[in-house]
Amino acid sequence: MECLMIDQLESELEHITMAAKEIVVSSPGKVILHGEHSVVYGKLALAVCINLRTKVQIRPLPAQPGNLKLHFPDLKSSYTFSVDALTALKPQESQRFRHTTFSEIWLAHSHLVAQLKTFVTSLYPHRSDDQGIIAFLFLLLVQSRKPIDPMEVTVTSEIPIGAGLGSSAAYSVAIAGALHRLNYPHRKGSLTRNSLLDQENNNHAGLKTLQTNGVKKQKLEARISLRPNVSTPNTSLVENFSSTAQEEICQWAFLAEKILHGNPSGIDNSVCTFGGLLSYQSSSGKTPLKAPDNLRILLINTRVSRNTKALVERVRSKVYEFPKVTNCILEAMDKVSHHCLDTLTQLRKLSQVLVPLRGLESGYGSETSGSSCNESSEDSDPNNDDEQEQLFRKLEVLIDTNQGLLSALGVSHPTLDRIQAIAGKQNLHAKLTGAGGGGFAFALITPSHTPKQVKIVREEMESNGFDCWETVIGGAGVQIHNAD
Ligand SMILES: Nc1ncnc2c1ncn2[C@@H]1O[C@H](COP(=O)(O)OP(=O)(O)O)[C@@H](O)[C@H]1O
Ligand SMILES: C[C@@](O)(CCOP(=O)(O)O)CC(=O)O
Repeated sequence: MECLMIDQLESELEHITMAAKEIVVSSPGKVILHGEHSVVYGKLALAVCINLRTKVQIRPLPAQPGNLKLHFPDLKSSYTFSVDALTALKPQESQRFRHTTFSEIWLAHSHLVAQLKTFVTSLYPHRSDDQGIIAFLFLLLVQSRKPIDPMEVTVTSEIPIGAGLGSSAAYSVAIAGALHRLNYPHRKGSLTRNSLLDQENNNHAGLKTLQTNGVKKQKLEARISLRPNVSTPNTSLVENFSSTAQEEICQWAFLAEKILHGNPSGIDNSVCTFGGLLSYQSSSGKTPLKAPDNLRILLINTRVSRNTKALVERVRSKVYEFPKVTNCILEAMDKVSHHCLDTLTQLRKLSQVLVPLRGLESGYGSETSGSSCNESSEDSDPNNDDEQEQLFRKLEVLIDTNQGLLSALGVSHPTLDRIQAIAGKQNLHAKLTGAGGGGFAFALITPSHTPKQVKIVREEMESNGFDCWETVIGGAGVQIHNAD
């Protein structure tokens, strides 16, 4: 009882002091290395976040006329709702939500989804297929511990939408994070100073305009920088949420993903919240992992748009119709993920023994160089190199195997087969990532691939109409940008 009163007082105090403060929260996209689809059936999956992010900005608006405005420039859509109309839909008992589980919250309030659809469609009859707005309003009404204030919300993203890089999870996590900040402005996390130059050096990335599904976006294009990784005055302060807050955001984002997808496994919102590399299984949740230093991938965009929900449904129908056949496929996918996990763990141990960054020092990316990434290190142990090469070979076999299994499940696409063939000509191995049916593939770059091979693959992908660039994997999950 006393606890509840303190909570209420704290909430009111926060409400007063948060006035006129802008909130900016971002979340990364992701690549599923192995386990897409099978993870929906309880199998192990591995995912890593990438350096493309979705940003949510919340700005307070004047109390009159009391509107909530939402802008989704990537979707070319905007909404305006009266705060009073939304408040009328807000569940009364929201004060007690913190004390129940998230599945209870979902059970108690899933009917609100239908109410919100009716509400939004009555004002915007041509937007009935936009689940993103419903997910936002659901979180706003259910997550919030206090009255809804007039505000303007803008969502922008570097992640191609509907292509398998987790734009929906990044959206869900970023809105859940921004609303969490709005609810608990005084719960401080840890501050980090992100040096822009450091980021650039770490990322080896530059910005390039990318056209996806008719929407112009910025993509990070691989390029090499041999500048030393030094701190510069060109810095930005970011705040990481506390681990308790991260857990809460992940769960709220899962509910948003339910609205967007119907039956998400939980891997996407987990990796977009916590960042880095993780393994995930619905029975045990996430396990953070350390990525080997030399894990590098090329991202390839088929530019074929597809719908995650429809693909998950397609697999479900197949599983229902041919349970014995599909169980074997799902089981094999589980084994692929386990093998990949073991191999990455061994590579991680080995990469700490091997000379760090020698791949970069060898001039990777200096496009004329035809030397192997291994050649620069004169003092390396040939036994370690052999072991490393064998481990990378295993990763390649697992990629080919899983691409075959995903194809057998019916979620590949002719463009994905072409991508696999183009990569294969230079001995690179590629598979689809995410729900498939088009979207993105990734190809593994190993230390034995020469810069020239990678360059040829990139050029051939581009000349076939596929966007292709090396991405940076790992890094931060959900973050607050206007920390002070
Ligand atoms: N930048 C954004 N702005 C608004 N909504 C977004 C944005 N990014 C993602 N979404 C939401 O996520 C949906 C895409 O989900 P999905 O088809 O699963 O693609 P993905 O594979 O990229 O996650 C969009 O239709 C939209 O509702
Ligand atoms: C197919 C699936 O395994 C991943 C979907 O990823 P994406 O929405 O295509 O980025 C579904 C899920 O895990 O919920």
